[in-house]
This record gives sequence, structure tokens and C-alpha cells, in this order.
Amino acid sequence: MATSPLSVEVHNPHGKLRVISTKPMPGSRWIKLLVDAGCRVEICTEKKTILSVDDIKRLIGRKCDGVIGQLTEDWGDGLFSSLKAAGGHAYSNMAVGYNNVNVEAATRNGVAVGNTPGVLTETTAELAAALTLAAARRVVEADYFMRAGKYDGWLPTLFIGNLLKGQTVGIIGAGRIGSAYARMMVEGFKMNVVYYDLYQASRLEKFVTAYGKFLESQGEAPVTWKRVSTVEDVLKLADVVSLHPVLDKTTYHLINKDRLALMKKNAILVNASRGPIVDEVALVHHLQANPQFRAALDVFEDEPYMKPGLGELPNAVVVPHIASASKWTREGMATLAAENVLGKLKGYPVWHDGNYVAPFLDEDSQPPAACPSIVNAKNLGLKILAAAKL
Ligand SMILES: NC(=O)C1=CN([C@@H]2O[C@H](COP(=O)(O)OP(=O)(O)OC[C@H]3O[C@@H](n4cnc5c(N)ncnc54)[C@H](O)[C@@H]3O)[C@@H](O)[C@H]2O)C=CC1
Ligand SMILES: O=C(O)C(=O)CO
Repeated sequence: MATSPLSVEVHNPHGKLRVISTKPMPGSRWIKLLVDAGCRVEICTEKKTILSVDDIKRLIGRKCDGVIGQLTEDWGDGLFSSLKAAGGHAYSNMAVGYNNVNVEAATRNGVAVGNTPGVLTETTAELAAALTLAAARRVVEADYFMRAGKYDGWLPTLFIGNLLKGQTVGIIGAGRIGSAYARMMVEGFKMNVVYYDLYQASRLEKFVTAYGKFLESQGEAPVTWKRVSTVEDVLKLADVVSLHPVLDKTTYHLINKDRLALMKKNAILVNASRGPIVDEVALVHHLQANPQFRAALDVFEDEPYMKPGLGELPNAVVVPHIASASKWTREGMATLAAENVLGKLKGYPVWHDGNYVAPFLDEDSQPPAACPSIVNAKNLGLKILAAAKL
């Protein structure tokens, strides 16, 4: 059966390098950068939220140099071998997380894989903070109550929630986003920090120590930090636990039935990392059995679906994977993704520091002649810029 072509919007039809974006992305700088460098840019405008592997193969066609794709797509050997066969060697996720990408398959096919670190750190941490407050103070439940016309006057017992000040926030995965979130909770709500990560979060530790001293100098109680050696320790100690690790084999179902049972009965669990880090069925049971326990989720195990029962629970706050959805961040993600693809097609080296991408985002100057972040740079033998030479 013949299939009709997917709808696309074309920029610079006579450009020599063909770059595809599987989705329209915010802003226009990313398109301009590619067009100015001689690319023909094709943006898939098909009205279908998640494109299948076959859809993307059809987009790639017989000649394609690079692709910008999305975290909802399954980038495995099938797509990377199609891209290679079409002459392509550059792919970038428009996301920092790349658990949807089989990096080994990309490397085998000679395709560089980009991601978009740094530009979404604060935006994502802010949503995690918003979820924390919504859960602690029962904002969504109260909003529903109000709109349902149930409010008939102030009561001493109406929607009692949790005070954050002086409580302990637990971070699992204290990388860029986890540390930024921890700082927000420390500065904003004077919470103490307990964290678990494979690596020491030295900058976070120094910040909390210095902030604690500042508070003391103001005659206030200091804040403290503690690095613990097991996930269990965080779960036992914290009043709020926020998850920010990468999703891989070591973090799949990191939060399960047994670990939920270790948490305080009135704790709050926040997840703005990846859904499968939590065993969502176990979480639903835990929320049902413990009405004082609350969860606030931006991500879900079987996105876009929720496990049965979750949507009916008043002690769960659920939002549709919007943690990075600020205008500045989403435009920046699109720009970084385009710069990854363009940099690889131009033969540029790879930037030295995924935590420092500001020069690529400055609209008033030409971006550096580098790929901002290529995760398989070493395995592909790509040149990596030395910080000192910048
Ligand atoms: N909900 C959303 O819209 C967004 C979700 N994310 C997710 O957040 C993740 C983290 O992003 P960044 O902070 O930028 O990455 P990052 O690489 O700076 O931080 C991840 C941290 O996880 C730690 N980690 C790895 N394995 C671990 C384990 N087994 N146990 C504990 N910690 C472990 C790492 O050591 C690292 O410190 C992304 O990979 C992505 O999946 C990121 C942006 C937006
Ligand atoms: O960047 C990511 O990993 C996201 O989940 C969306 O911003």
C-alpha cells in the first residue's frame, strides 16, 4: 500500500546539506543558523505527536545529512543505519536526557549524538520546586475545591499541608538540575540537604556551608548538608525527596515498593527526571495506602499514559512533562540541537564543557565554531576543544 509523504515545511530549498527536524521547535534562531550555513532545513509538520521509526525513516529518505529529533522517538540501530545509508553523520536530541538514543548503535554507524545540557537546568529545577510547593500546600486539590463551588468559608482545618522551612530535602542525583533545585530549596525555604549521587557535589556542599554561615551571621538557624552513601539513607531522612538522576540500568525503578516503605508517612516525592525511575504501580499503591504521603510528577513510566488509579488520587500532582518549558529554555534547546548538527556537518571540534553553553546562546554574537555537546565524541575520535585554548 502506497503511503503519502509526511508534511514538511522547507527553508532554503536549494541548500546543499539536508537537515531534518522531526518537530517544529520554538524560536527562529536555530533555523537561521542552519540556513545561513547553507543547509536546506525540513521541519516535519505532520499532525502526529509521536513519530514512529517508519515515519522518521520516510523523512530521512535517500539523502539526509543530519537530523534533530525528540526524546519521544526511538533512536536505535534502525534509524541510525538509515541515516548512515542516506549519507548522514549528525544527530541531536532536543533534550539533555538521551535515554531514547542507543548511543552504541549511533557510534557503530558513525553518527555523532548531541544533547542540550545547561540551558534547561534552572527552568527544570524551578518546575521541581513548583511541584514541591504544589504538593506540600495541596494547591491543586484546593484549586479543584474552589472551582467546584465547595468553599463556604475559612476553617481552621481546611487543606492543612506541610511547612518546608527547616525540613530536610533529599536529592537523588545531585548533578546540574538536582543541585540547582537543592539550592532553590535551601535559599527559598531554609531546608537542610541530604543527597545521594555517585559523585561528590562539591559546589553544592560549599554553597550550603556558606549560606548556613550567612544565616548564622543574621542570627538565624544555619542550613546543613549531608552526603549519604545509599538511596535508603536519603529516603529515611528526608521530608521531601526529589529525583534528578539520568535514566539508565542503574536507576530503572530506583524507587520501588520496598524503598517507598522507608519514606516518612507524610513525605513528598517529586519526579522531574524520567518516569521509569519510579515503579509507578508501586507508587499508586503507596499513595492509596498512605493518604498523607504526596507525589508530584512531571514524568511517567509509560508516557504519555499514567498507570491506572494515579489520575484519581488527590495526593498526586501530575503535569505533562513540562519541566523545561520556558520560552528561553526551549528556544535555547532548539539552538543547541541545531548547533550540534551544524558543527558536526562543518567538521568543527566539540566544546569542552556541557555546563557552560552560554556562548552558544548569545543572540548578539556568532556562536563558537564548535559542537556544544556530543555524547559519543570520544568513541568517535572527535576532536575536543581544550578549555585553555578558548
Ligand atoms: N522533566 C524534564 O523535562 C527534564 C528532565 N530531565 C532529566 O534530568 C536528568 C538530569 O539532567 P542533568 O542534571 O542536566 O544531568 P547531570 O548529568 O548533570 O546529572 C545527573 C546526575 O545523576 C547522577 N547519577 C547517575 N547515576 C546515578 C545513580 N545510579 N544514582 C544516583 N545518581 C546517579 C550523576 O552522577 C549526575 O550527577 C536528565 O538526564 C533527564 O533525564 C532533564 C531536563 C528536563
Ligand atoms: O531535556 C530533557 O531531558 C527533557 O526531558 C525535556 O526537556
